[in-house]
Order: sequence, then C-alpha cells, then structure tokens
Amino acid sequence: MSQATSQILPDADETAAGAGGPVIEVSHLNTHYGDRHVLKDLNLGIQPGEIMVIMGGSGSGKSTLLNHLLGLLHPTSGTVRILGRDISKLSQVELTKLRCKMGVAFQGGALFSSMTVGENIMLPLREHTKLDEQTMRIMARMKMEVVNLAGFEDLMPAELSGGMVKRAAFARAIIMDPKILFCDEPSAGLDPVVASAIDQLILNLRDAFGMTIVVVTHELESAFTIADRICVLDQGEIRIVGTPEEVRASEDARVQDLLNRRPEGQEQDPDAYLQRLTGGIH
Ligand SMILES: Nc1ncnc2c1ncn2[C@@H]1O[C@H](COP(=O)(O)OP(=O)(O)OP(=O)(O)O)[C@@H](O)[C@H]1O
Repeated sequence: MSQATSQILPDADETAAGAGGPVIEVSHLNTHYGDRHVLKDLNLGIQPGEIMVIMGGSGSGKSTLLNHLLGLLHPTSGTVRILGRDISKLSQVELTKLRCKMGVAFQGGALFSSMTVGENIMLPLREHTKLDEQTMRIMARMKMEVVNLAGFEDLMPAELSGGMVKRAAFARAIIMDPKILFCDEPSAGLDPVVASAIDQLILNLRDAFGMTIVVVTHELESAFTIADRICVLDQGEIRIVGTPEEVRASEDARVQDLLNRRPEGQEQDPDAYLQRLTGGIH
C-alpha cells in the first residue's frame, strides 16, 4: 500500500465514529480573545457528505470558528471533534495526521508565487508522502483535470485569472483526497459568472468524491446555491442552523437583517432613516 493511500484510509477509531455519526461535532464551544467572549456556547454537528455554509456579518466569528475546526485554536471551554477525535487532546503528530484528511482552499489561493501551478498543487504530496516525482505529477494532473485546469501546470500563479487561482487552490486542497474540505470565501472577489462556476465546482466535488464540505462565505447567492444547511453566526452566537428554506423562512430579525444586508445597528424605521440622512430637515 502506498503511503498516500495509507494516510487516506480511516483509523479504527474514526471508522467507529464515522458509522452514522457527525464528521464534525462542536459542543459548547467558547472562545475568548483576552477578556472578549468571541464564540459563545456554539453547538454544531456536520454530517458526512453535507455542504455546510457558515454565514455571518463581519466580526461575527466565522474565521475564529473555522480556525477551531482546523485545530489552529484551543477553545476556552467545550470540544471540537473531527472524525471522532477531540482535537484539543491530540498530540502534534496526531494532529498533523488528522490534517492530512482535511483540505483547505484559502481565500486568496495562498499559492507560492515562485513555483509553477503544478508544483503548488503537488506541495502537500511532497510534504506528507514519499511518492516518486512521476506519481506526484500524475496525481496533480488528475486533480487539475477535476477542477477544469488541465494543461496549466507549467504557468506561474501570476499568469492565472482570479477564477483560475481559486481552481488551483481547490486542486491543492483535494490532492490528498481529504474527507473534509474547508473553503474560505471561495467566491469572494470574482465576477458573478466565475463565482457561479466555483459554486458548481464545489457541488461537483461533493457529488464526485462524497466529501464533507464546510464553506465560510459572505456571499448570499452562493450560500443559498450550494448549502445543504446554513449556520448563521451573529456576534459569536449561532442564530439558526437549517436548510436554505428554513433560513429564508426564519422569523429571527437578526437573520432577516443579514439576508437583507442590513448592517448591525442600522435603523429599520424609514422615518428614522430619513431623519438621520437629512439631519432632521424633511
Ligand atoms: N487575534 C485576535 N485578537 C483579538 N480579537 C480578535 C482576534 N481575531 C478576531 N478577533 C475579534 O473576534 C471577533 C470575531 O472575529 P472573526 O475574525 O472570527 O470574525 P469574522 O466573522 O470572520 O469576520 P470577517 O468576516 O470580517 O472576517 C471580532 O470582533 C474580531 O475583532
């Protein structure tokens, strides 16, 4: 068995945890930055093969939650279980092994500008496996095919369009065949046609590989297109977790504010709004 394959197969405890249980389980998660209570008693289960979109206004805690799911932060209290493992109890070696089962497509692509696109995509294989050069190249080409970037392996990142950078980031994120794919603002900064192609790519990845996918996004249209369920964060609390239909039908005023893009604290009363604009002269 190749080393890459052995890293992809589940451990015995993960197999037991995976039998119908959630892939990600957040229980009573609290986080502080100094005195500031940033995540407040979050509870969230993400099921195998599900696309969960985490949505919320600026400063609501999305990145902090994502960092917890990636094992980059330690909670003040509560637990985060990934594939059945409580990540705050893992050694560095165990955490690295678990991270091989998690792919991350970063917001700006996070490609190394001095390497070709193909080298960037191969990087996790180089770091975590002992595969020979030719096998790594073949695997990178296969993943580039999957993301519709075939033939661009010898270009430098600076030669790619915004949409192609995102595709390359996806190819690198899935190179180790992860069980969970995390996507940070995948369609940010893209024009609507390219953004919609990225949405389609995320749906295709789930359908083709059965991955569990967690997407953090500000983009409402994208969220409602791709999500099986949406988790709405607001000031560090979960306002609702539900299907797009359930979120749309929510009677929670804060959820509706987010859906209608009303920033926090803005008056909803048209008279008060006009008065504020005109300084009371109307
Ligand atoms: N390292 C830090 N130290 C102190 N406070 C922080 C730190 N990182 C984030 N915060 C604060 O924690 C809160 C949540 O921040 P976070 O970045 O998780 O929100 P977000 O929803 O991802 O925001 P955005 O969409 O603007 O990126 C914010 O009030 C932010 O100012």
